[in-house]
Amino acid sequence: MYNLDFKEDRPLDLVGVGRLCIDLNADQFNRPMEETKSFTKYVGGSPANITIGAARLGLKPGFIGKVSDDQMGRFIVEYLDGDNIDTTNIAVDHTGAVTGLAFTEIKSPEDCSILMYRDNVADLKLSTDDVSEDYIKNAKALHISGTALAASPSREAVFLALEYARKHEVVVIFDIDYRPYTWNNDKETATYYNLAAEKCDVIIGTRDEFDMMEQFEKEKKSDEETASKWFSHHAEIVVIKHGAKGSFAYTKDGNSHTSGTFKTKVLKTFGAGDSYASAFIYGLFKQWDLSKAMEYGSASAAIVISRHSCSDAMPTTNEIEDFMSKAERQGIS
Ligand SMILES: Nc1ncnc2c1ncn2[C@@H]1O[C@H](COP(=O)(O)OP(=O)(O)O)[C@@H](O)[C@H]1O
Ligand SMILES: O=C(O)C[C@@H](O)[C@H](O)C(=O)COP(=O)(O)O
Repeated sequence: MYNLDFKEDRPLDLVGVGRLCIDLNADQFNRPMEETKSFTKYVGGSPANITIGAARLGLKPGFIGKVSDDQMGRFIVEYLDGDNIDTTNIAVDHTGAVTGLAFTEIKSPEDCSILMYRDNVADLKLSTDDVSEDYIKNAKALHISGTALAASPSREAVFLALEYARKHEVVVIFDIDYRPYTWNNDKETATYYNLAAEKCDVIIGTRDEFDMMEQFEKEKKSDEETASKWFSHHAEIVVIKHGAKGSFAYTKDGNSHTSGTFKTKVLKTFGAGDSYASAFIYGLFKQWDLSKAMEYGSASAAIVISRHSCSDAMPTTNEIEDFMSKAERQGIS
């Protein structure tokens, strides 16, 4: 098992920190974006998606972020309000910054990519002035997206949130969420990722994302070696996702767990990680065995990649359990 001490008397379950953006998903898919004529607008941003997913599963989330002072910013806040997410700590930028856009290209179910417009985005204008110690100490857990470390002042805001979380014994969940378009160079990226990951209780990422973080090591690490490295810091749980092959999770007590996937009609592959994370985190709050939490995450991911959006598509517990009762399981491969 694992040792995560969620303080049950706190009103907020999971507070997300980082990117609040817009996904513009191609309406005409199975073709290159050059041939796309229209897009559908959804709330996006990995931490936003995970927070929305947690709300859909019945957790009480909050968010620390910054939005643009325009229709897109208002659309995002209103959407989160509609999902009963506490938005009192979402600041509004007044410097003219804009909302990040993620244009998604669906060439085929297996060949999807994201074109991100991230110049002068409001989410990276989040500053230490926007991070409330009182807000964080009223949370059971903080969920941080690595991309929020990509530039100042957001970077410093994240490290302050981490300090407050450690001070008030808030469980910290770190989703590596590496997006190359946002960083200057690999060494800078790994430096900041390591400084943050060393303070976190749960670290979730793909194999490639851990390899990026561990690039200063003498040689590439196995999943077990990666887990051991992060247990030597603050981690209690390390989850390593391997796409359609499944996922592996390790706990500090030396146990490991694997999860296969569920057969699904894949429309697009992005959204898998965010939906997996939100349902997995839900399982942690329920104090489930890791294998069950991973299976829940895998089911949520299978549902979301069969749908057009990420945020809108985040399922409820009823949807996940109905899906699990009917879907074909695929072992770890
Ligand atoms: N093609 C697929 N079919 C079914 N499940 C999938 C598929 N791709 C990913 N998943 C599920 O989603 C999880 C996260 O996907 P992954 O691609 O590893 O993360 P990310 O989206 O962050 O890159 C996987 O561990 C798996 O459970
Ligand atoms: O995180 C972003 O800015 C883009 C997301 O909103 C988008 O839905 C996406 O890429 C989801 O990615 P994944 O769940 O990590 O596959």
